[in-house]
Amino acid sequence: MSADIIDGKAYAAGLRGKVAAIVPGFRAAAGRAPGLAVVLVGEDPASQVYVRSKHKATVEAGMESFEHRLPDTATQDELLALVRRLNADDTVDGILVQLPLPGHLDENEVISTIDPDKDVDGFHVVNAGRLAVGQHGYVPCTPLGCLMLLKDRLGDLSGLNAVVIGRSNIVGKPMAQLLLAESCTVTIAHSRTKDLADVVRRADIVVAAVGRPEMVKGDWIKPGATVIDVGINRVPGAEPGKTKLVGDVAYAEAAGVAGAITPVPGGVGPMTIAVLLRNTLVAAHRRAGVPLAKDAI
Ligand SMILES: Nc1nc(=O)c2c([nH]1)NC[C@@H]1CN(c3ccc(C(=O)N[C@@H](CCC(=O)O)C(=O)O)cc3)C=[N+]21
Repeated sequence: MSADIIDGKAYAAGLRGKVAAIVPGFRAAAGRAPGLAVVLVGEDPASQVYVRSKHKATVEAGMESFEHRLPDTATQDELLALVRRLNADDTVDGILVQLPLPGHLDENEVISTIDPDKDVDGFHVVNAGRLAVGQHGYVPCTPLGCLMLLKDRLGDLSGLNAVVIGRSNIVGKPMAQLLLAESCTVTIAHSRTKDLADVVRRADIVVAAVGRPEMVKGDWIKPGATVIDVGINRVPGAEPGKTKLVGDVAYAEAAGVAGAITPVPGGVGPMTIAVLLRNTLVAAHRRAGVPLAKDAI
């Protein structure tokens, strides 16, 4: 093992601390706390865990957390009515509808109904468009968290070869946009990419976001490269009946070659929630007309 371990958990704790330090000034200026509304439809156990940790982190940062739970029998109209109510509620700065939704609900229509200026997930097409053309908006939390870790590690990214594996709207595409905006030479690879190993071997930066356990092998990694592993895959553990989390990168192999690598867990995952708080804080300032210094957060 030669790679430095990028401690996303520690970086995320620092970011949450920065958010918490800015909240009192906002409260004083606006006369209220920043507010995040989280909507959970159904009883999916993994989603319940995520929603609980978002709630805890929001409250710990001094912000208001509004939780809305709908049964998995909820109709599209009921969900849209709730989103519209949250759009109209001035105490709500950010709205997050936990995905995936139960199969009978139309995610696209739900996301399109969220006010883009409250879309702290950055999933609305207006925010995807703003990112693509370089306007201020909201950037999806996971890729923005990855970019923060990369800039913290490498400083200026300009001219570096970056390969993003995965083309989802939530991670791959916005990650590529962010790296392009940092003047990287960006390749988006995916399940149909030919000679993926050779493509990855040219990369100074590898962001793996495909959702396949340990798919990226150690001998694909250019020596000294920075590897960001977005994958969170639950696989059978050493003991029968137990499970463990692994990323999309074969960690032990890659850590022998890379310059730096994020672990799973404790890498990108904790950044997602910290950036959600950061986006909510930014939304609160913009909506209330309270200035926030550009480099404050
Ligand atoms: N509208 C919406 N926005 C989201 O941002 C969103 C979502 N829906 N649906 C589900 C995914 C997943 N997600 C994670 C958040 C934190 C960790 C996290 O903190 N992971 C820890 C612990 C993992 C564990 O122990 O289970 C880690 O990687 O170290 C992971 C995954 C946000 N998501």
